[in-house]
Amino acid sequence: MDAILSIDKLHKQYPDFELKNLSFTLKPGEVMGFIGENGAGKTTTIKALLGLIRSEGQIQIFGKPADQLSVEERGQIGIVLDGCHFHDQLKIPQVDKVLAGIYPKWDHGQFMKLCERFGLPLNKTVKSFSTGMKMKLSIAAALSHHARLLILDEPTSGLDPIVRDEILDLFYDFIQDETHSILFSSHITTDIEKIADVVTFIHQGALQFCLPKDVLHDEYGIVKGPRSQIEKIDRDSLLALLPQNLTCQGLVRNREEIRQAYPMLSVEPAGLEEIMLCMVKGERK
Ligand SMILES: Nc1ncnc2c1ncn2[C@@H]1O[C@H](COP(=O)(O)OP(=O)(O)OP(=O)(O)O)[C@@H](O)[C@H]1O
Repeated sequence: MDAILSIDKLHKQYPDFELKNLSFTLKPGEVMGFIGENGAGKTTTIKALLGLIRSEGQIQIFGKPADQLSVEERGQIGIVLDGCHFHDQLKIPQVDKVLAGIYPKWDHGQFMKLCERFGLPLNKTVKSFSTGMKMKLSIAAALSHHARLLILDEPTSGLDPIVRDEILDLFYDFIQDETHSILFSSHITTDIEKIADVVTFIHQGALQFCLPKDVLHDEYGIVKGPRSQIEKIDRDSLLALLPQNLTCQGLVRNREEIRQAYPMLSVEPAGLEEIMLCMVKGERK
């Protein structure tokens, strides 16, 4: 199956930050959760792959170099970036008109339906919208031009759990067409756990892993116990070690094997938050 999005050795240098030759592939029908600590380089990656900043490396979208996409192909990318990018003085009917002029396949009916579903007022300017309302407007727009690929930078931040859940349902509906894909950056690991098929984790501009969520869920584990015991785990299995008061927490890639080999240690499944915490704050093995 051809990738809908692939990046190969994506590199960007800022004075105090380097995106270090990032490579990953997103297939049709997949949702990729893109995670990393503040400043890890998620927005930089997204901006680079949308051509909003200069970068080095290969970026292919719909099987073509990203800078060679036609207007129609560009219109098949739905984008939600951090913050709201609509003019403050516009009201929803005007936003509708502006976007109809930009996207060849703009769907007025779908946009109005989503605005109504999100409870967005038609008679108020964007300026008066709350953070959550602005985010809902951006999401309604991204879902209203028959996109095949959604690129979403923190689309659920600023939203309450009920609206987040509703939006995740919309993304879930979007992905039911197996030619559609989503790249979804977020700090809200529970959202990623709910919706992602694949998790890509970057730390300080470098790729740590790009793995199916099921592998993380079924195989990774958190080991708790005295440091002296955890340090005996072989280097191939133990990915990171996080001292905690008198005990220690270790991240392992093969939970069941470790459970059998070290019956005196507590070994539990690892959530995404624990994985991130161990890999960012822990000692790397
Ligand atoms: N235009 C710029 N000039 C210089 N440095 C920049 C620029 N844009 C981003 N950076 C730096 O690049 C690094 C990565 O920033 P980026 O916004 O990609 O991180 P992030 O993972 O999206 O973080 P967050 O989760 O906080 O949004 C940061 O250290 C930031 O200061």
